[in-house]
Amino acid sequence: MTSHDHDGPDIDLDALARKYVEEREKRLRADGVGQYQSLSGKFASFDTDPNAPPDFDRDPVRRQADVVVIGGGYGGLLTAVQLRKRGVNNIVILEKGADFGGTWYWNRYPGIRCDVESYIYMPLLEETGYIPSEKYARGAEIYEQCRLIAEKFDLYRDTLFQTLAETLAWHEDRQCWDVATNRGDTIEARFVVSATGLYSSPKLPGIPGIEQFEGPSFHTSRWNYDFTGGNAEGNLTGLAGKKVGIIGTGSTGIQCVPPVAEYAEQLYLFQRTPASIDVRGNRPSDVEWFKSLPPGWQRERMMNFTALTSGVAQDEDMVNDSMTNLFRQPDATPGGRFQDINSEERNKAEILRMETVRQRVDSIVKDRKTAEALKPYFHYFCKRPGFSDNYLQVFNRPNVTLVDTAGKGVERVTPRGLVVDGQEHELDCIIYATGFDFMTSYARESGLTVIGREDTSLEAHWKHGARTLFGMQTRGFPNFFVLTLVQAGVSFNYLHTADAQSIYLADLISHCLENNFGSVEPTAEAEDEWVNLCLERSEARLKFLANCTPSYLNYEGQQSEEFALNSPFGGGPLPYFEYLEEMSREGFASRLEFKALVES
Ligand SMILES: NC(=O)C1=CN([C@@H]2O[C@H](COP(=O)(O)OP(=O)(O)OC[C@H]3O[C@@H](n4cnc5c(N)ncnc54)[C@H](OP(=O)(O)O)[C@@H]3O)[C@@H](O)[C@H]2O)C=CC1
Repeated sequence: MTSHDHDGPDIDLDALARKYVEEREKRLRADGVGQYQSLSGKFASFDTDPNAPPDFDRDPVRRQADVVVIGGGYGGLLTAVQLRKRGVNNIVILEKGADFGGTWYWNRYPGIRCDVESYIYMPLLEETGYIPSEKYARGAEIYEQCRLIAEKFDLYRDTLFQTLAETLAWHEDRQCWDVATNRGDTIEARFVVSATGLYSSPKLPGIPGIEQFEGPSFHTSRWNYDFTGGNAEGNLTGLAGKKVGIIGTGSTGIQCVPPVAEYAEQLYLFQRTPASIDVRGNRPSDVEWFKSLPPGWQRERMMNFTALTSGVAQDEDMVNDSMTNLFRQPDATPGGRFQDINSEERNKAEILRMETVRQRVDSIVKDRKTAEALKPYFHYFCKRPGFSDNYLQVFNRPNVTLVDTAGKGVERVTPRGLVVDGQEHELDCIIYATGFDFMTSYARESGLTVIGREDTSLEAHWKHGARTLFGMQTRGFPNFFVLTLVQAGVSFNYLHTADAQSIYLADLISHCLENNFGSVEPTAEAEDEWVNLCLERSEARLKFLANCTPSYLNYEGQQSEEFALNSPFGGGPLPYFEYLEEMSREGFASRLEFKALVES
């Protein structure tokens, strides 16, 4: 069978399907998600915050709050803003970093940008009047916008920085959570919102010898500018005369490789799986156009992007970029059939797109062997697609060497460098662009111990996978909300999901406060119903991912009940948003169990 009957290149689809399987099998490992190690124990030094005053100290705080929000990234910020808008002002925000920003606080590596359009990614643009400078904003700009939101909504006064929430314990008699932190704080909170982020737990590869390397080495989310010199804009003068190794070619790797290549004497990029690198097409914002947008434009644009990228045909493609392009191909959305992740149309559209991606490698990279090694052989959406107009070009530089590990990964770290296929590559510095734990274990990723109504820990309650209502609430843990993508409707634009979730939970919390409810939690029936719906609706996605190359999106190729339960809501983001809106509209009259406030 060939793709001859379609526009585009003539492809032997059977041969390609065999190649996809072959490449996938090379990468399957028995240890799956267990192959990685966290930045703790003997790797704790990797977790040092390069941006925080190391000698920070303060007296422990003891106080009462209506709401404790854990995390000062966009999820926490949006939650606090929505609560403020509803007049809920007695809030405490706990944040590990020394400022707001979350992901954008921690990730300051050179070249960092958001891969989602800034006009739909950066929230509250209409309220703050902020105009992003480019279609795809730099990390530093997004970080500054987080700080701007915090200032505008007066959140700094309520925030304890460089503070880690450690344990939460529910007290049914007092209808409150006791929140304890690593700085000895005790906060009695009626409600707790955990917004600890999607990428808050960096991981190192499971290769022996990491601690033996004698030169500097760091994870991209803790970039060591003392060593490299410069900043996220580049100017990495400290790398002059240095041999640098980067491990990882995900979204982070492809962004930090070009600036490192520009300044290092020699860059060795250690690749396990090539990324798909599509056209970026960044450009400065058209300020006149931006100022002409009518009220309500941002949510309309977010909705247009989310609908289109979840397979719901739209009359107009407002964002109009490489991501949305795939979904608006004429034969991709007939009658909305593209919604089915396993449909033939979608399969073909993805194959054709990947072929274009491979052809792009050939058109840019001059050395044939390197070009071959840089070609991805998996379905376009098996991994988060990458976009760059300067990554592939670095392989034409004489000071850049691609060390292709043919799917096996780096073997070993020695005191002097990295070993692949028995050969040692001597290095002055190793940079780990090896990603983050993602939707595996809430307890590990958040670092929190949460003890609910029956003295049960959330870790035990979710031992075999999450059990929630709308991914946000769980029975036995009253007045506790989680913002993640687990069992939630996911948009490629995470901020759209976070926006909908923060509105839901702020509506619900203010509903409880106004009506003197002491606690709220899902009914057992509602939780079961949601979990079953999640399992049922995730079947198509799991079937698709089962044939994908291993990555954090498919539990590194492992199949388990836990993976199914820790997946996003397979019904898609639009029905999910509708569920949440319906709950607010109907005054939270179903699915939840309220208890009256007890007099203290
Ligand atoms: N919005 C944005 O612009 C950005 C978003 N992000 C988000 O963060 C997510 C994570 O991205 P990222 O930080 O790149 O992490 P990823 O998990 O996507 O990539 C990790 C990389 O490390 C490689 N790796 C792991 N172990 C080894 C090993 N033993 N030897 C060699 N290579 C190894 C992986 O190879 P393999 O592929 O074989 O597993 C992969 O290339 C993204 O998917 C995205 O959602 C990140 C950056 C920018």
